[in-house]
Amino acid sequence: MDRVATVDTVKGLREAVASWRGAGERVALVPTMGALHVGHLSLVERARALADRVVVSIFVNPTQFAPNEDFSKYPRTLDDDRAKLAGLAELAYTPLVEEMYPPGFATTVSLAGPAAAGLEDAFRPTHFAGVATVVAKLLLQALPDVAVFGEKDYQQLKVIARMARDLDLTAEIIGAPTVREADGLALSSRNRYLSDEERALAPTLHRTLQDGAARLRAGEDAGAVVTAGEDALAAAGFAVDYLALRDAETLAPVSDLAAPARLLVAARLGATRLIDNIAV
Ligand SMILES: Nc1ncnc2c1ncn2[C@@H]1O[C@H](COP(=O)(O)OP(=O)(O)OP(=O)(O)O)[C@@H](O)[C@H]1O
Ligand SMILES: CC(C)(CO)[C@@H](O)C(=O)[O-]
Ligand code: BAL
Repeated sequence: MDRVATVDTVKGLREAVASWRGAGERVALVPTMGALHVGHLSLVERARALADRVVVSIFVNPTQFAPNEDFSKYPRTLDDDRAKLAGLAELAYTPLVEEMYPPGFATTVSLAGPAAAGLEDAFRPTHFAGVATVVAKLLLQALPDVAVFGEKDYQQLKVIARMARDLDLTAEIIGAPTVREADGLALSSRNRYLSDEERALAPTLHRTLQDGAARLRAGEDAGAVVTAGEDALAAAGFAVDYLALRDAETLAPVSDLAAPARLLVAARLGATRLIDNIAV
């Protein structure tokens, strides 16, 4: 089976990108942690439409996982991933941890402001510093014209867009829509952790968001909608971390639809934590 060409050093990545740039070509980067699914491939397709050359990074970034999280059991399927990318991307960038974080590494991007406050940050307080640091490094290593991220990780997308503006990173940050299973469950590498019983319950997450968005659009009070959604999720067997209405751009808390808003959720089914969101 064909495999996408792969480099695992900053030097190799820079050489490939420099040769494309020298030929006047536009370059797109799609950062991932691997275990690629159709959601990731939709980002690659979007990147393909925006650039001549597409680089997909595959790196399970240790600094965005807390010690109690699933870093060691996170799926690693590099050979499969390289096969999936054959013919879709020009290059996979697969650095080892020592390439990204050599001995003595001591710099972290720290975040302030509404995009990084609350929601995921309340439950994973070290997460976005790890994400922002590794994404800043990837953007500086590859120097792409555009970088594509999924709306499934909506807060992550907004944190990265803010960081890129604040640090004058030159890549344009593009968000792409969430790809779902037929029953509405957002594709995620972590769905494979679900038991059959949990998998059958999981689409309730998206249905609750759809129902909440419909009620909000119908003029129902945001507090009542959130409480009803939390109750519906708890009744279906979820432990809810948050269900919250936020400004779609800044992610500041809102209680009405005066400006475009986003309803975001994180909830656990057994040991698996799922996130999702919907435009309101
Ligand atoms: N269902 C999806 N539709 C569109 N983009 C997605 C989807 N799932 C993930 N992405 C995007 O793919 C990129 C890489 O994400 P990542 O490798 O973490 O995959 P994941 O499936 O979200 O895994 P997990 O959340 O379990 O870590 C991110 O920009 C993420 O938002
Ligand atoms: C953006 C990212 C690749 C950074 O490690 C990761 O958080 C992800 O897969 O969403
Ligand atoms: N998809 C975001 C990466 C993470 O959960 O660590």
